[in-house]
Amino acid sequence: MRNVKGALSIAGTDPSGGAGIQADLKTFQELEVYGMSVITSVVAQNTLGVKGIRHLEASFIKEQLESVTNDMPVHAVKTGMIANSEMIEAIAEHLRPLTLPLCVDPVMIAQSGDALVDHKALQAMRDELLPLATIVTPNIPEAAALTGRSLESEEDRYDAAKRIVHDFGSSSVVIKGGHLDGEATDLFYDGDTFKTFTSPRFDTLHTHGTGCTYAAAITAELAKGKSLNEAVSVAKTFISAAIEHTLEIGHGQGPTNHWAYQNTKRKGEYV
Ligand SMILES: Nc1ncnc2c1ncn2[C@@H]1O[C@H](COP(=O)(O)OP(=O)(O)O)[C@@H](O)[C@H]1O
Ligand SMILES: Cc1ncc(COP(=O)(O)OP(=O)(O)O)c(N)n1
Repeated sequence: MRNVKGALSIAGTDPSGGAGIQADLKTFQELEVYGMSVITSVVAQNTLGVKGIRHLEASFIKEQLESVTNDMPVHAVKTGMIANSEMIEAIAEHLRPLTLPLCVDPVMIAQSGDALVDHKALQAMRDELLPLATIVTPNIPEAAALTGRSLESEEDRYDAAKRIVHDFGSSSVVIKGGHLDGEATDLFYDGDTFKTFTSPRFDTLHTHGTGCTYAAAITAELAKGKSLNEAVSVAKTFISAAIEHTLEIGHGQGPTNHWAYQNTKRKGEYV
């Protein structure tokens, strides 16, 4: 068997291609990692919002997980949209003995404002999934929901990061700064030291799936055996290029450009 690095995304679908499983697989491929996927919910959505959701049964999610992990080379896992506590418990039960690098993207609300998970899922996320996480990647509203505290100031963000690691058990956290003003600065904490990752803020409406893409890039790099610091650094560069070189498609908040990173890397500039 060739030395192939594989990453598994456990998430919902986005037929418009910009978020969810579809964004994850594109990102894995662009970072030269073999992508695999387990679907939690089938979502009818596009750049204008969510029209409908059909959840798969937790038992069938477990069957999908067994199909992949019993056969394929999985070196890192990402969780995205997981809509309810039954799903979270089934996924955590399967992942716990595997002890694989795990990136938890605590998806709760779509950019359109549509809720993607139920309120019981939040407690299950804290109790079952965060203790297994190598890294968790909340945006500002998600970090506030997880900690039950508002994140108004920089100090609040530092406190929230410490709480997520020391109280909820995640090995590390990056609180993403897309919802802030000014530069796009993300706050990383590994239980010992803080580090910020900053890029210019690009003036664009098209940020559908930024969080999904960013977390998938972290997962791909972890699958390759990179350190947390290296993985977050690559993911930041990846998502910044994907936003800067937006495709301007869709009639609402369009997707990011998943090939911008490699295009820029290959040619020194985006052409
Ligand atoms: N307009 C923007 N310009 C540059 N980077 C951005 C912009 N919006 C978000 N980002 C970056 O994209 C990544 C995803 O963050 P964010 O959008 O906050 O997550 P989510 O999509 O989960 O809400 C982070 O690295 C963030 O700093
Ligand atoms: C299936 C699915 N998962 C996640 C999302 C969230 O994507 P988006 O709405 O663009 O928000 P961020 O990824 O930017 O947090 C989704 N819409 N669908």
